Amino acid sequence: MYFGFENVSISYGKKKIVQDVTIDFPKGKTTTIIGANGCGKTSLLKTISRAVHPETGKVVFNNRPIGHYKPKALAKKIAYLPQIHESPSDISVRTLISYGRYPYRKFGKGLSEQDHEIIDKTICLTGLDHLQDRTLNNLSGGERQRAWIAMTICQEPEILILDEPITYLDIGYQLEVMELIRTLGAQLNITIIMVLHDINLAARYSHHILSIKDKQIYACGEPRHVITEDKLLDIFNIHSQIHEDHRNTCPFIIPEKK
Ligand SMILES: Nc1ncnc2c1ncn2[C@@H]1O[C@H](COP(=O)(O)OP(=O)(O)OP(=O)(O)O)[C@@H](O)[C@H]1O
Repeated sequence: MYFGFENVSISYGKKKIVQDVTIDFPKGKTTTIIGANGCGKTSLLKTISRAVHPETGKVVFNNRPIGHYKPKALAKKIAYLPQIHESPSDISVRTLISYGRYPYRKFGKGLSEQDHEIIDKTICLTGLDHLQDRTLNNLSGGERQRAWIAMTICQEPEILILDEPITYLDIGYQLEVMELIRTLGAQLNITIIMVLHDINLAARYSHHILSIKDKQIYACGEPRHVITEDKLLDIFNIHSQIHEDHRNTCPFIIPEKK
């Protein structure tokens, strides 16, 4: 297995959240996890950052359980941006991005010349040149999210985990952040796994969609395989029309009623 879950079950106390989830995420592709509120999407992602420990099963990277890797070695491979991320808001964009170099820093040493080069490259790649000296609290939500994503890119990960990266953003910034994620994924050949609530953006920006229902994987595959009237009825209990977005060659939905 390249990267994924092997028979992962998660419980909080006696409450079972997911049971026996197995998936090998396709390398170099973007997979979006969808499902109703509370179905366990964030809990699954948290097993990757080890904030949640599976009751049974394991998260696997390159055929080894992630628990077998040293934290810094793993952080060079997998970057994780949680849903809620707080930092001292008086730091600059550049400083935030430099935190991505943490796994590469030697004990007691500052940033190396190579670290600075990678920070510069990341700033350029994520279009943050003009904002790099601004403090985070002076940025709009969309600009701030761009800075956080840049921090994860500065980690030079093979795998990027994003939990609801566009929540609280207006439609313009949602598109901007989704475009950034797509460009970074393609240019850097990163395997991206994210959670989104917007089905249309998920269909448009993902190679694969994974849906969770009743504690298990309900459907997984290309967007047009998962985004169907029957499946959306099962997953979200909604009736919907499905149309073809010819320009973006993906399905799009018009929700009708619950
Ligand atoms: N630390 C915790 N202790 C107990 N229960 C928890 C804990 N974290 C999450 N839960 C519960 O587990 C269930 C799954 O939560 P989770 O956040 O993984 O769902 P989700 O699919 O990401 O939801 P949403 O779409 O609303 O963000 C919910 O019922 C939630 O209340």
